[in-house]
Amino acid sequence: MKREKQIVTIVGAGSTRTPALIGSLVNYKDRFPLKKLVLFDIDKSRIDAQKDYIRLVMEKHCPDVELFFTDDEDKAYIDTDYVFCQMRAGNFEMRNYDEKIPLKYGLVGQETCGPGGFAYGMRSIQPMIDMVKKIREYSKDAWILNYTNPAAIVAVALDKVFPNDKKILNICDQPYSMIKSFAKILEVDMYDIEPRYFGLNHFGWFTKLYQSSTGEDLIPKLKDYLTNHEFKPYNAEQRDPSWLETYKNVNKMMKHFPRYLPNTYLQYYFFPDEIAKKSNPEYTRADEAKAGREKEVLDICRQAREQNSLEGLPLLMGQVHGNMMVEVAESIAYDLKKVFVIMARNEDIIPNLPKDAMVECAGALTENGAEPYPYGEVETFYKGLLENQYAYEKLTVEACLESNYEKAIQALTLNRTIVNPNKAKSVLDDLMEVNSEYWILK
Ligand SMILES: NC(=O)c1ccc[n+]([C@@H]2O[C@H](COP(=O)([O-])OP(=O)(O)OC[C@H]3O[C@@H](n4cnc5c(N)ncnc54)[C@H](O)[C@@H]3O)[C@@H](O)[C@H]2O)c1
Ligand SMILES: O=P(O)(O)OC[C@H]1O[C@H](O[C@H]2[C@H](O)[C@@H](O)[C@@H](O)O[C@@H]2CO)[C@H](O)[C@@H](O)[C@@H]1O
Ligand SMILES: [Mn+2]
Repeated sequence: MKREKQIVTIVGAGSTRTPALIGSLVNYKDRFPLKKLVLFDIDKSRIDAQKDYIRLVMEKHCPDVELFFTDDEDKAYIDTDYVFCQMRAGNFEMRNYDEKIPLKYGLVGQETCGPGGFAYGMRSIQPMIDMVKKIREYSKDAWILNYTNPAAIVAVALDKVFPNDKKILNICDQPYSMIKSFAKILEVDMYDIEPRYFGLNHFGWFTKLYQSSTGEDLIPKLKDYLTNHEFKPYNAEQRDPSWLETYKNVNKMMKHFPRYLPNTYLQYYFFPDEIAKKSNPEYTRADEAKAGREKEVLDICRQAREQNSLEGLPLLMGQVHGNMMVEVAESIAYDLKKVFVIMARNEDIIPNLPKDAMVECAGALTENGAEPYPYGEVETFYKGLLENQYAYEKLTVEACLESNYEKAIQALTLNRTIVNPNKAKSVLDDLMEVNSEYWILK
């Protein structure tokens, strides 16, 4: 059956992940055909840097698709069907502070976890609320597929502000990326694996990995492998050193807690002191990503602009970020009911956790959006961890929406990477100073 063509708007299109996302759209052009692609970013210079490369790629592979670049939010969402959102409020300049300021206090310096994730969450909430309002002015029925981090905090905030909007889906590509890595280890097709998972975003565990073709749960085999071998991502050869270290820590976490397979991000909550001590306060992941992905992509785009052709240049191809986003949209658009790890309001998915938590779990994506699979009660250890982390998330959102300093200190003290209220205060005061353009607390 011929598939209806879609209009897609990318928000935060100046991200250097965009060319690879375009690569995924090209790759999937028959499965998720486009009528129009809108690339929107508030920073025109970020779009301009990549515009010619993107235009040339689209002209070559999808010449019938209308392409529209804009920095005007009133033009970005007109009659759109899918919004792929990947904005970073404050860009890499602010990511740099998120990662480096906590290290001054011996705390984890990470963009989505700990004090850095808190500061980033506080920056993301308001622009994300503004974005949803703007989208609904122009496209009442558009699906909003959100990647913007910290997705855990953004998801709670959007659910609080827009509780009845059924077309907002928050997603993370880390479970997808881990499944891809598991599949490589087990020598099976990643699309033949159907996961079961519970937790919060960047704070969860795989409990089952069913092989659809045989019905076998592959978790025992994988646990056996990870007991004896270092865990490496599927694309270890292309990964920066900090990511390889992150994957290795899954082996360490499993030594202590072998029950389930942990998401890599749990390393920051189980080993905060070791990780902070090992970090270089002068060179964090932001520097690594800038020197790696950002430089590589911007160099290719500059060459395309200078020669006005793609000659000698690669088609940047999304392996995870882009592929997952397009597969998610495809499953919704054509009611494919494919199973992903998604975020959803808990209600009764995990009956012994708060109903209003935005849990991460397996679910089918249908034309009505996510249909999360009920998980059941979680055991005491996990319940304790999750309630604590959710209390941190909820207080962060409240601190932001109410400009409430006391709630911010409470949130940071609850965060397992901080714990000490004196440290919470010191790091909060520093973060507040550099973020004054984005958020204030009283
Ligand atoms: N959920 C996930 O698993 C996942 C995976 C990868 C990336 N991400 C997130 O995707 C986003 C992009 O990451 P990046 O490292 O490529 O970022 P980046 O800093 O390279 O690019 C982000 C872009 O967003 C733009 N922007 C900022 N505020 C905006 C607004 N209000 N409206 C429109 N555009 C705006 C910036 O100008 C910039 O060009 C981040 O939030 C990142 O954390 C999430
Ligand atoms: O440090 P970065 O900017 O390279 O990546 C941070 C993100 O990491 C996870 O996602 C992906 C990433 O998008 C992709 O490019 C690739 O490197 O694989 C990662 C997953 O292994 C994470 O899920 C995101 O939330 C982070 O933003
Ligand atoms: Mn993520």
